[in-house]
Amino acid sequence: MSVAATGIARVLSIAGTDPTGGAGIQADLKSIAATGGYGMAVVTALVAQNTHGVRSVHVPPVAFLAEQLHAVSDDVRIDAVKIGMLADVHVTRTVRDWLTQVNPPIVVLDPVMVATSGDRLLTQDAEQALRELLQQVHLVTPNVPELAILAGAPVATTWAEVLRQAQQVAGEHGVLVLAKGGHLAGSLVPDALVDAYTVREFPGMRIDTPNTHGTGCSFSSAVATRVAARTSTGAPSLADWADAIAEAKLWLTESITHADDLAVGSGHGPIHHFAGLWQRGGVSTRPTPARVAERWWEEIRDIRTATDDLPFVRGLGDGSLPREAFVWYLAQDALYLSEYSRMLALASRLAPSAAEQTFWAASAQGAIDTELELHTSWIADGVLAGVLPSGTTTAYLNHLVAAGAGGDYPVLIAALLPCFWMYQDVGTRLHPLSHDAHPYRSWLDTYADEAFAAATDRAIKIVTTVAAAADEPTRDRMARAFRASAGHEREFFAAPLRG
Ligand SMILES: Nc1ncnc2c1ncn2[C@@H]1O[C@H](COP(=O)(O)OP(=O)(O)O)[C@@H](O)[C@H]1O
Ligand SMILES: Cc1ncc(COP(=O)(O)OP(=O)(O)O)c(N)n1
Repeated sequence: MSVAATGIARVLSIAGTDPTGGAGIQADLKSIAATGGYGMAVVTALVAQNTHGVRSVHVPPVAFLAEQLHAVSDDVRIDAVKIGMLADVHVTRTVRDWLTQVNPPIVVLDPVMVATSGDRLLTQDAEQALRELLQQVHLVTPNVPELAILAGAPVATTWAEVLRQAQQVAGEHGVLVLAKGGHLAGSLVPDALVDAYTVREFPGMRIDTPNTHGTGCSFSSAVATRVAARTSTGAPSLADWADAIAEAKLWLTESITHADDLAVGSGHGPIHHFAGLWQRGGVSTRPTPARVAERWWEEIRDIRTATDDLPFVRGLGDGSLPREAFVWYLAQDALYLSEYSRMLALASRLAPSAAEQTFWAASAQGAIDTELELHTSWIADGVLAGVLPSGTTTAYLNHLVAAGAGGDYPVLIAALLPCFWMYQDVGTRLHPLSHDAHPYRSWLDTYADEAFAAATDRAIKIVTTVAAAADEPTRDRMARAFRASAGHEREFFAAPLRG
């Protein structure tokens, strides 16, 4: 499957390790993930290092390196390769042979030679092998000292000199060069995409921090990921490379800006690869609709238990409820339902899809038709005309009207849900107590009705699906509106016998 199909580039890092996670393959995987790719990793060398420097290097047999490389390429379509530490000439040649066989569409080489700490990560006799590897590479990303070695020139001290050396390397090896100015003195940290004829600059201001360990690894991985993401077929154009570098540099700058937020090590710490992502996306996982339903229902357990224990509910079940109390309740319910149906109609108006719009509209009609029919059969003509809403009824309706006032669909439907759910729940449990001679049989039959159960299921599904997809603050507001309505439901059942 192509990148175009998934939007996610499969990027392989071939590099050494950093057990503190700031540089090398660990930094590569974080950078690939942070910039939207799927990261894979083949280890060239195991490096005992921390934020102060390198202690020792262990290079596993190259036959095993080749096995790792082929294990990946035999199975996975690789959209881009990022190469970092190559350690020695044997590793460099093994990687070159694999590149020749597999011919990945995008190859970015960070020619890691000497860490900023001054420790060598490539033996000197491998420098020529690295130059030869450039034939298989599309973009090479040297820092100032590495560029000098590739160019066979003294280390540049000015940006103009850096650009000259980069153009020389690009011309000699037919490769694009991303020249980096991080090692130059001064407040500016320019980078440039250079080919034999052109230079595109990416200006930058130096961020005042000691925590820049692994910037080169991270930058090259991000560029490889972004260029693969924008190149679904064929080779990337120069413009694709330039756009990818601009995107990667924006991300890198943000990650360096927040490097000091981390407290990793006492030397030169890592950059904060996920600073922007965490800030904008948060770290919480979205719940499923079923989980939302489970949690909300559990969160009103106290209200449900208190409702079941109300004398009104017990009296409804065993038929001992005085008739006047029941009629008073029905009159209040009739007043409530006429306004509740308007709020259901408002939910229908605000609904984002035809399916939800239809559901709420049908529920609005159902609230008037079915419910009022039931009330008419219990309440004598004209009785309702003189009844005013009680304080409890008014409080519940005010809550619903407030929930819908701002046109906030998620909050409104969360507030509407307990009237379905709690009624259905109470009705289902009272229904078995119904019998032919039960004084409140028709009421009990209505709320244990299958059609009402189906409507309740659908309402739960709609509301919890909206909640699951919402951001955290919205989900919290929905949960609060739901619980508040549940509390009003309990009060509504309590009011007739409160006296
Ligand atoms: N202090 C800093 N502030 C802003 N950008 C930086 C800083 N240090 C490095 N960079 C950027 O990080 C990238 C890699 O930096 P550089 O130090 O040149 O390479 P390397 O990490 O390979 O030695 C470059 O884009 C450079 O501009
Ligand atoms: C295993 C490994 N690879 C590369 C480096 C050097 O990383 P780089 O991004 O060039 O960062 P600094 O040298 O600036 O830390 C490394 N240390 N380890």
